Amino acid sequence: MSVLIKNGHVIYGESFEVVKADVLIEGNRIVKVAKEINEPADTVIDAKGKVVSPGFINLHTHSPMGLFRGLADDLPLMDWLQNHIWPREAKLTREYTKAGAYLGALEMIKTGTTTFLDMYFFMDAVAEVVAESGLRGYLSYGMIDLGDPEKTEKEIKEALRTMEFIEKLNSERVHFVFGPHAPYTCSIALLKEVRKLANEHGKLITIHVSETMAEIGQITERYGKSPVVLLDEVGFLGNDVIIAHGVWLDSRDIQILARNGVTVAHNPASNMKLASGVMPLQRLLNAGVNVGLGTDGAASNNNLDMLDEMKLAALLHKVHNLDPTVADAKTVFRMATLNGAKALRLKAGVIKEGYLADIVIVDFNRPHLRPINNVISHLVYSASGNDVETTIVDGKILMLDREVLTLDEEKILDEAEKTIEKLA
Ligand SMILES: CSC[C@H]1O[C@@H](n2cnc3c(O)ncnc32)[C@H](O)[C@@H]1O
Ligand SMILES: [Zn+2]
Repeated sequence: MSVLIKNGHVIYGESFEVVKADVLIEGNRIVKVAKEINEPADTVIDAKGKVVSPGFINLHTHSPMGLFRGLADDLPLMDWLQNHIWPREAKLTREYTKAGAYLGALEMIKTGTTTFLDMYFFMDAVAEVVAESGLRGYLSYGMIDLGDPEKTEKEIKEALRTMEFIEKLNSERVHFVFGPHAPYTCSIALLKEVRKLANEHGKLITIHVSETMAEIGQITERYGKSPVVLLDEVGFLGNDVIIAHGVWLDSRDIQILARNGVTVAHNPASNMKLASGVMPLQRLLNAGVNVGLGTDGAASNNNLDMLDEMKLAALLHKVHNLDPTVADAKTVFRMATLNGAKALRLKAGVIKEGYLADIVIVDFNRPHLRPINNVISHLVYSASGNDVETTIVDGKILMLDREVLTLDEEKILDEAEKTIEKLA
């Protein structure tokens, strides 16, 4: 199958230079970007007045959590988790989680996310949704053992079962990732086993680290060191590790992350909403740490819109540093695209010949996006996910002119309502 996108403002290459060009997709790859392409294609899309952008890579989320959107707002993390979210999650079944995953997938397609890194329960069900939706998903079963050796064994077993399930799907778009939840919910034994298994199976690892001051207090009290020092000392860190949050990092932690080639997934909306703190973006980037962007779950955000997230990231770091030059639009755009791809070892996040055809078309024929003085600026500061018109993943059109082609939108919205009624 081939797709030809004509007449768009194309954000081209690693430098994100904007050029008026056509883009030809064959199979799952971008094969040509040129001023004018007149080759025949199965589908031709006219992108006049529109922007052709790399799809967004959500580097940290819990896709089914949209079910809990708005049910527990305005709380700090530990209270939110322990008293509101975990009791609800204890009632989740595979069926309910799948309904949440459909809702998350639909929201992501409609707001221009093409790839996401997920951590949740019933990830075999989430994997089925990803396969059906056409999205690219990196899926981790979230392991929590709370220091109980019996639970450690059970959690590892479930992770391996999920891995086997995902491998049997045999999809280039659906990947398994190891996901120990956090240093405060996982034993050292579990973390060491995860490291060993990730090496054995060649899988990535994702984990929440240094999100709140309360976590730093807990880990320092338990182990006498920071979460990052702890993870380093047990041999957990490596360039296959993506830590979510990394809000409370001192200079030593940052050096350790840089030395180990760890990626940090920044979640500004969640960090602001739960009042967790401000991630030291400038210091991480200056140290050479790869920083991507995530939304976290929709119960702490409260959406999965990566365009919103870019704006929040840019504004947060400007006001925090009292310096408007910090987190400029291109830096934030790179975090939401190329940096995420690098972390996932994916040839994506860029529109260029040979790259995966994960592309979104954003309709700039709207007053808040005119005149087209600066495409990247408009995407970061003026646009929202609702402006995304077409979403293409792996060369396949998942949404065309805002109509989602792979999922039944009405049914998903209906099922989400029914599921939360059953859960109440
Ligand atoms: C064990 S599956 C994932 C687990 O993580 C919970 N969660 C959602 N958001 C956060 C966050 O910001 N910090 C820590 N944990 C979070 C989610 O509710 C699941 O229980
Ligand atoms: Zn999270």
